Amino acid sequence: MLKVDNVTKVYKVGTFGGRTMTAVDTVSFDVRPGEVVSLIGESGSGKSTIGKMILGLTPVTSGSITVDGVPIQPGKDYYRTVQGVFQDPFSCYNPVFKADRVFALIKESYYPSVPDAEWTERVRSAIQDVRLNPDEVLGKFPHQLSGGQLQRLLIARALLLDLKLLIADEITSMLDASTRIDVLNLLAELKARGLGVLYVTHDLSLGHYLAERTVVLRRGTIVEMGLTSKVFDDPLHPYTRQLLSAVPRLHAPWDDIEPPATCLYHERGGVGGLLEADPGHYVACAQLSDC
Ligand SMILES: Nc1ncnc2c1ncn2[C@@H]1O[C@H](COP(=O)(O)OP(=O)(O)OP(=O)(O)O)[C@@H](O)[C@H]1O
Repeated sequence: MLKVDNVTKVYKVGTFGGRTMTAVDTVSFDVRPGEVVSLIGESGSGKSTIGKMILGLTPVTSGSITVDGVPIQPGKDYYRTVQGVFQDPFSCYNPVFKADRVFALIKESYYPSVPDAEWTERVRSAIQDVRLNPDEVLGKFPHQLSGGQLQRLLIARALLLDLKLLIADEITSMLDASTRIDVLNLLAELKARGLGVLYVTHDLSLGHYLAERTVVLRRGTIVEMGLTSKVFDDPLHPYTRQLLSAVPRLHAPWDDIEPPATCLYHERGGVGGLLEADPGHYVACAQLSDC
């Protein structure tokens, strides 16, 4: 369904955009229907940039992104099937609109011909699907709702569209532990309905809990990807190993990875910079500084 093919993103930075910065470098992966793929990597590795490109919020510099074989075309038809939910739910709402107005806007934009009574029923059902009581949330402004309630309303909003793909970018990082599990379980239900989810996170345990496949990003490039069980149980790249064993190390800087003297994968080649080490388990050259 979603195919990210050799995608690169170069930002213009510096005064008057005189310099460039490659945030994402020839990245390829896909997300299939009914599958959660988690995109993990440290801060600044390019995860959100990938999410934004898929959502059409920032243009791709080179490469292509397609959904069901069609190049993305940001617009009403695209956003009917592809939506994003972000870290800070408060920023996704207009503070002067009550929740019911938010849902009315979806009807105006996407389903103007649906009768009002039917729409009301659909909205109430979507809100109940995310385990909220419509009578308790619909008449409220965003500041009268909790972060967890707002996050669930965003998911309910997505459920009202004919959604195929959800980009969930750090959606649980502002939630407490029990609400976090609720939201994760909601995502699991979405996937059971056939939705594809790209779950962007730097919380490895959450990615492990939810995702069939994991993509590990480092400085804009994929260093390892494959079945979550393979990546977590048999990490091949030193960076993945470092991520998985990350515990607070006050004395050692994060970038202190010892490249191995010889690279197991480099000499053996590989497609797109990644070698298929096991079926469906890809790894980049481990000689980090040289490749
Ligand atoms: N609009 C922009 N203009 C210039 N540089 C940007 C822009 N957006 C992001 N960057 C840079 O691109 C790199 C990747 O940023 P991105 O937000 O995609 O990383 P991330 O992995 O999502 O990080 P985090 O986990 O902290 O959200 C960073 O170095 C960031 O400073």
